[in-house]
Amino acid sequence: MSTPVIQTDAGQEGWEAIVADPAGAVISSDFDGVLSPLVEDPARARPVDGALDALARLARSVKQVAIVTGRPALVATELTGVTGHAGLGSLVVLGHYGLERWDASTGRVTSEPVPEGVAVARSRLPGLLQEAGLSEAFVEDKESSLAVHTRRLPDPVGALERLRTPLTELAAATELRLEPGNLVLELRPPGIDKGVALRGLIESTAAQSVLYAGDDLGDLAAFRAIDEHRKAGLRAVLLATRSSGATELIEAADIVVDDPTGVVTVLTALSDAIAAR
Ligand SMILES: O=P(O)(O)OC[C@H]1O[C@H](O[C@H]2O[C@H](CO)[C@@H](O)[C@H](O)[C@H]2O)[C@H](O)[C@@H](O)[C@@H]1O
Repeated sequence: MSTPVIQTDAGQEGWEAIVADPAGAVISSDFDGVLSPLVEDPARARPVDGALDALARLARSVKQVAIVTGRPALVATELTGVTGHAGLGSLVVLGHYGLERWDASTGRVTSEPVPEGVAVARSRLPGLLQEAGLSEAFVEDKESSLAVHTRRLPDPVGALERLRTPLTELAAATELRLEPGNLVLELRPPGIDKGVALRGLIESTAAQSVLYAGDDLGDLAAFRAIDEHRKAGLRAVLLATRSSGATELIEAADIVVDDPTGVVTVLTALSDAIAAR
């Protein structure tokens, strides 16, 4: 399989560094929109064919493979089906934007405490949605955070805009942070994001190189954290899918693919290149 189109010199250097020294590399990916296509019902998201096998093949030679997601870690492990998947015995899932960590080697989750503001926001949310005339919006209660989805409403974009101000106010009142995503606005604890998660992963593994794949606004923090580490010598590949149409992320990427199937193609090309070195 041929090398994908790498649009930047930094990305090319990152690719070559991973291939030359896979034992120093971390391969990390978001779930929704990257390993799984976006679907109407979040409970029905599943990885595309070949995604887990592509990660498992890389896991044979790299330092660490990780999934970094806004989903709770155990929800992500269930939806991805990674538990017991051949070759993924050392996988790490950083859930809730890094608030939680699941290790395949132990099957255990470690977690930070949930701030009280989440319970307050949970109790106020139904009234807020009713006042906005959007009681039908789907609230995904993730225990440590609350995601308000508009994908299944008649005017998803208009509904999202109507909710932005009241949810921003609710976030401020409950000392939470409002995270925008693809037809979703999420109230989540402050002090965590995928940038913090990536920094922790890079530092704890002493990674020399990293590939990170994302699709949505929440992945920008990961891209920025990796960019900062690049200044200190880290080699990296930033891979984006067009699933969420997040222009800023797509423009910052070294490799852009249309969808999760494209991600599988890139990951497979990377392990082919490692095997051929
Ligand atoms: O950063 P992520 O791990 O990608 O989390 C972002 C949100 O992902 C999920 O929502 C997105 O995927 C859903 C299933 O395909 C889709 O219905 C929704 O419109 C997308 O925004 C997840 O359900 C949310 O909790 C995350 O905030």
